[in-house]
Amino acid sequence: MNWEDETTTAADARLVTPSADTEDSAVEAALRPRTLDEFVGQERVRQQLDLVLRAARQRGATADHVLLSGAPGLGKTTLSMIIASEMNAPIRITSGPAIQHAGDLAAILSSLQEGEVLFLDEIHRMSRPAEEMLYMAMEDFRVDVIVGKGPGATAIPLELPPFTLVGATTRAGLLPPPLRDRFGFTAHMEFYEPVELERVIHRSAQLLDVEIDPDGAAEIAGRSRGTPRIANRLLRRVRDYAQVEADGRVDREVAAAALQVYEVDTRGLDRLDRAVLQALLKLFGGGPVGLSTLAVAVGEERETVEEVAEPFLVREGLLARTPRGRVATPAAWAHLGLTPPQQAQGASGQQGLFGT
Ligand SMILES: Nc1ncnc2c1ncn2[C@@H]1O[C@H](COP(=O)(O)OP(=O)(O)OP(=O)(O)O)[C@@H](O)[C@H]1O
Repeated sequence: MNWEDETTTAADARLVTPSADTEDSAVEAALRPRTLDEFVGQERVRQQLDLVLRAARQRGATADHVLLSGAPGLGKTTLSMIIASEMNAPIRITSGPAIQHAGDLAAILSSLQEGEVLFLDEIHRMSRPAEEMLYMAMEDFRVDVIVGKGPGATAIPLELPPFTLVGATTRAGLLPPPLRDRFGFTAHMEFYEPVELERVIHRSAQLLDVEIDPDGAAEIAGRSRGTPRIANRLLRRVRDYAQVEADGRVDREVAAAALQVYEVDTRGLDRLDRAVLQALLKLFGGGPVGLSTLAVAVGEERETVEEVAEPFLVREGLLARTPRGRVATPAAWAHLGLTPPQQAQGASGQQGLFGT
């Protein structure tokens, strides 16, 4: 764990944040699917990966390098572990930010065993020199270790055993093309459908020894923002409620009551998301309104509104970012049970009314 992991921000403290918190890290190991068959959803990725791995096994070769891209909590770490276990290979886990110098990477690479899987999370955040060292390691299984400094420095080539790099990134577009091109297989992971999350929830409930009926699982799945990590986290909170306030069993009523206590609504919006929408609708008639003005209205930092609340609101089609500012969609009015005011429908008279 690095320092970055230990820093808890207001955004991380949310129940619906897709990044892992300390409790997640402790519980997730127990909930991770161990084989491709157990891995729920992502049908195409699973099918393609299955072919890649089976072919490599048949040839008795090390699997090609794999790039996994997708939002946090969709199962990239889980898939990397599955790749290792399907290849019957050990796995080493590190991350881009942990590799500050090329030497850090050289130390890891030179200690890999033949066939080992190296999982490099947040690969887009690696330093430039390390990235360049990785090009050669991926392609030729070789690194040049620089000994000495200045004009007397010499590069000593070091042979590496064949290994499989599994890179994970939330931003595939940020990877330099030479790095992207060196992956034999790239998988883009999508958000999960509610029915898939229901399967994740049933599976986790069984492992956690929680009794849950299909309606209870559906209620949690609908509020999980398409993300297994959030589904598992909400399940744990619902379990607490069921244990303390009910008879331990989770049905639709118990799940809904529990998630109301935690302020996660039927679409998975939490207090911050709703505060942003409410300000946009009630104070600014649905917009357009500038981001800074909106942030002041909800008493949050501009960055918090932009990076924490907005992406999900935009994805859900509740808010649009326009050159003139933030605008609520008809779905936002409907979700909060409000009627758009007359003048909001004529729009043009309101242009530029609220600052940027
Ligand atoms: N397809 C899936 N089926 C069942 N459980 C899943 C699936 N994908 C993810 N999970 C569960 O969700 C949790 C988070 O998954 P994981 O740590 O692999 O996500 P990630 O994409 O690596 O996230 P990050 O980018 O934050 O590292 C794990 O506990 C795992 O059990």
